[in-house]
Amino acid sequence: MARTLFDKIWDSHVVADLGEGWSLLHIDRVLLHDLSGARALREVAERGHALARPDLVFATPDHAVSTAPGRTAETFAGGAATLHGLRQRARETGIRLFDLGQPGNGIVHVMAPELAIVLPGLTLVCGDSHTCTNGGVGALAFGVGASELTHVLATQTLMQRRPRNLRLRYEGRLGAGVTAKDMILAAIGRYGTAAGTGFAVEYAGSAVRALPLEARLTLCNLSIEMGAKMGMVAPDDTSFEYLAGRRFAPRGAQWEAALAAWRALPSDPDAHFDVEHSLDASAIAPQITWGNSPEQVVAVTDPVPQPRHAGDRAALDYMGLEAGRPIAGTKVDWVFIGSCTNSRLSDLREAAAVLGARRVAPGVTAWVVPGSEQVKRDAEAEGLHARFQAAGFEWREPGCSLCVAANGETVPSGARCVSTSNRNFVGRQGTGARTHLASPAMAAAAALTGAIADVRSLG
Ligand SMILES: CC(C)[C@H](C(=O)O)[C@@H](O)C(=O)O
Ligand code: SF4
Repeated sequence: MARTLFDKIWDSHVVADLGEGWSLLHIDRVLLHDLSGARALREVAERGHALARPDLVFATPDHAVSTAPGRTAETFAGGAATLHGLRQRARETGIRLFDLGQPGNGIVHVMAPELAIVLPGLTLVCGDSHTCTNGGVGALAFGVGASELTHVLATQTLMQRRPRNLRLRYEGRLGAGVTAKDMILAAIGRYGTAAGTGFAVEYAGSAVRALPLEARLTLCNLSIEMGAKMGMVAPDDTSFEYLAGRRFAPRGAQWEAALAAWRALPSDPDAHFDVEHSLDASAIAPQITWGNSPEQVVAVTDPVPQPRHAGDRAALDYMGLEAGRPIAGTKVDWVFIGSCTNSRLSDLREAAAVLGARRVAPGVTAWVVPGSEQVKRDAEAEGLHARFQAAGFEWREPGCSLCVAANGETVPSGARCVSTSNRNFVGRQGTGARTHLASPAMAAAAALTGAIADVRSLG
């Protein structure tokens, strides 16, 4: 029977059929971050279990660490005990920990593809909702809760209910200045934050095939913002070229064998999807959110929409926006380029390309927080840090930082921030902070003009 990419990965990982749609799955890789990961390791130890496969577990501190230049574990005092706990458990259990300052350290969903910890056809979990990012290489990757993570660490298996298949196609060519971030924000704007609930989403179509690997990670990153725990892109030569030679990628004959298996993964031409959506990629303009949900999003050329219900009115009020006025031109106080959505080398290159020789507008605080130690080193090797600094940006150490403000770094109350992250909830970047989600190019345009601006009009 014809099967989807999702079906193939799921079916090959079923250890036991538990009935009523539930299966016990084998889990190939486990990622741990400082918050949920440290807690899960402690829980496993307290219950007297050993880790089933410490060699398949990879940890990195990212959420509760300072990103100030020269930071140590102690710079953010609130995260120090957690990090020390993670270090100790890593030593005791023998799992790999990529510590601050080491290659491999970084936001968990940035370092996993970067090191080829995640590979096509694998199952991967992490106690973090944006684990779906990793589906961009053609893996089945999803976030799990605390008790599920403990179960995986102790058994290398997990009970899951089989989701249904949803395919989202993007056909046509993206316009200049339009990115994967705009593609996924446009979809969430059109279909809503519940559209993917209960589904594994496959992103497909000519515009997705044309995306570089890092852009596919951005696309999959916001799957959870559409309600889907899992988002994926079928592996192809773009994926294989990206993964080849990376630290944990197979080599030699194993690489050849893996390639043969990976080439059989894409959905069969006549595979059945329970729901199908299609978007015209050429019609997508740069997107910017206006409210407190990722579905509250417009094209930057549009006005702030009229409220349709009390939730919209509350969002307009919180965001300090007036319906009917153009969103472009809205004054901005902060710009954040970072997060597991948009902090990879290609994101930083896109933002730097917009800067040219211009400077950040007076009164705007602008940060670049590279997604990983490797991204930071690569960006510095090609001089991107110098370009950002010359323009007036702060160049920082890797971590989640202003995406979630769990490390003491916050946008001040009432301040307006254009952010390349994925969540614009009330207080997400700090109490009273106002977040507008956008692409790195759009963030750079906002930094230069001191206002929400259409990157295409900057020249
Ligand atoms: C802290 C963590 C569990 C959380 C998540 O699950 O996504 C965070 O990464 C976020 O983005 O809100
Ligand atoms: S960068 Fe943001 S979204 Fe990604 S894992 Fe960190 S806190 Fe979560």
